[in-house]
Amino acid sequence: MTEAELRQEITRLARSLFERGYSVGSAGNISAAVADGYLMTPTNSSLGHLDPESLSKLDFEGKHVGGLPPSKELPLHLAFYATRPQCRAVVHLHSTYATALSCLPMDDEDDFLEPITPYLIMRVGRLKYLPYTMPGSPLTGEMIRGLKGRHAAVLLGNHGPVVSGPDIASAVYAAEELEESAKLQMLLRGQSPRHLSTRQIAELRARYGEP
Ligand SMILES: O=C(CO)COP(=O)(O)O
Ligand SMILES: [Zn+2]
Repeated sequence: MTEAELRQEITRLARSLFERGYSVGSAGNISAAVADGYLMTPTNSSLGHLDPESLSKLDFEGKHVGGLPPSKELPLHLAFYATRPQCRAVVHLHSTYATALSCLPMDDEDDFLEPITPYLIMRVGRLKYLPYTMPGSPLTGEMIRGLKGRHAAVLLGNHGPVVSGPDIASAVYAAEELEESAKLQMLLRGQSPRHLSTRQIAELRARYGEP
């Protein structure tokens, strides 16, 4: 995909997320790798109304080299690129159910969502909970660097999910899958849902790998 095509693709997918209620107002941000750096949604922009030409452009060090000023969550996005060589896109949302879960106590900080459906295992993997930091805090990026690339997706406490992927469409689909899984988990709260077994999970990871 050329950079011009990727600009169109980011704009199209962001609008689709916005129109389906995955982000409201100017919440959330998206980035994707290009040949000479990264494209990113500008700070305070609505995912529903991006202009492909004015997306922020950063070099590999994160220096702003074109377009509008980048999202304040740039350090968090750079942390995924730095620690996961396969990462080519990052999506951060305040999607309702995942954000609701991010405000609740958890059983397992390293694997936050209950393993109830195969696509959660296949597309999202083990969701890591990270304690609350202020939006835009460099601490968030430092915490993600500390994970050393072990998680494709994290849930920022009292804030929302961040998902990385090998391309922009995969990252967006994984963010949607995460939100759907969070919704199911909320619907099933207190009902002791049947979990996939250790063997079923191992079989999925052997067949599809870990995100
Ligand atoms: O979701 C957000 C902060 O966490 C939105 O911030 P930006 O508008 O700077 O991208
Ligand atoms: Zn946010």
